[in-house]
Amino acid sequence: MPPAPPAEPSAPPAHSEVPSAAPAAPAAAPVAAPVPAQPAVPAQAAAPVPPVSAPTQPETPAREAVPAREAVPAREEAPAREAAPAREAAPAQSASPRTGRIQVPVPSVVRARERGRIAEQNPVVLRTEMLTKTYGSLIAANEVSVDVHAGSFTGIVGPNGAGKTTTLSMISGLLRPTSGRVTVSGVDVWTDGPAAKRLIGSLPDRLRLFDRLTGAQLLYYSGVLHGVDAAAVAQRSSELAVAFGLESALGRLVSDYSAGMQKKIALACAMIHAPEVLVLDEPFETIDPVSAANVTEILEKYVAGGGSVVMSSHSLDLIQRVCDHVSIIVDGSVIAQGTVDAVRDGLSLEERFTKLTGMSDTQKGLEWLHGSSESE
Ligand SMILES: Nc1ncnc2c1ncn2[C@@H]1O[C@H](COP(=O)(O)OP(=O)(O)OP(=O)(O)O)[C@@H](O)[C@H]1O
Repeated sequence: MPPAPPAEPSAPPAHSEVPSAAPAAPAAAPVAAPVPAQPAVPAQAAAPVPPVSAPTQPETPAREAVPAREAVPAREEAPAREAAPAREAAPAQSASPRTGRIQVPVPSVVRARERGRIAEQNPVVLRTEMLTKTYGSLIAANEVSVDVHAGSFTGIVGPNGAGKTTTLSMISGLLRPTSGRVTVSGVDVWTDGPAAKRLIGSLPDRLRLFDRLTGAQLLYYSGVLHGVDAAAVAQRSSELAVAFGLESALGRLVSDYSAGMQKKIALACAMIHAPEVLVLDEPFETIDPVSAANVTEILEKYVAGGGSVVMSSHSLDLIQRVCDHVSIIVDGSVIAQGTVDAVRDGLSLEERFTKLTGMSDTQKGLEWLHGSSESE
């Protein structure tokens, strides 16, 4: 049995360091480069945050409406970090003399825009390269390439069935890709799973918790199975319980938790080993508004401390407010990505999403259901 939680919990956990060993892969893709670009375009032309679509072509249909994707730097060309030596020179990080790990100088509360700009100077901690998953003839994820920097908060959005869960599951090591590669701090998720999973905290879709355990037990096993010693697990469990408002529920069976409480305990379990990257599939689904604000604050502190969050959500307002980077996936392919400001290009993210996906047309029809005489 896990030890009882300490009586005096303190502040929520903060991820204060990222590994200095996070290497930049040789063929680093610029964060704002969503698709393979035309080789004729120089790397610097669009760096660092090119618009995702040309503002001069607002009327073009969704898929065709992303010509600027082709105007952004190619993967084969100079990586953004190399194309911007000033960034390299900036004293963005300093190594801790105690741990040798990089201290990321991101303030605890910053606007997402500022955070995104700062984060792009940090090492890439999560990289997917041409990540693909097929089911027979169905391409659920199609050559998805995403770079996530330390200290950044990235949203993955897309219509139902777009491939968000498929992509996040492959990143988390839960779903084997058909092809492509995922690395976390240089560790290949699919060739060195155990090492990678110590660096990743995962909140999967369709929670399948060991719900005959109490919340305290679930946290305990999540911690020790990730290699955290029991004393630290007890301390962290206590702090996480306070942070998520679950103190009084820790002794109860998880099966008796509400859906929102289950989501919160699962999120706490994903964080207990202080991972480098949190991969969260719809973390705010079923969570009440007050708790959502609380969870947002916890995640922002985690990111401010150098951790990275990749999360899917259907709430474009939330993504615009909280995230500094966003990738829009449609039919398995990334059709736009970059900083939130670059992607939305002067529109709200929801307006941009609607334009890019052409989803505004889906309301046509159903007049028979609305009682309209137009269909008669
Ligand atoms: N095990 C499976 N077998 C066959 N097809 C699958 C399987 N899992 C997912 N798919 C298909 O892959 C596509 C992408 O599914 P995915 O769950 O990744 O979408 P999503 O973007 O997360 O959708 P939602 O927003 O509805 O959660 C869908 O067409 C889905 O039907």
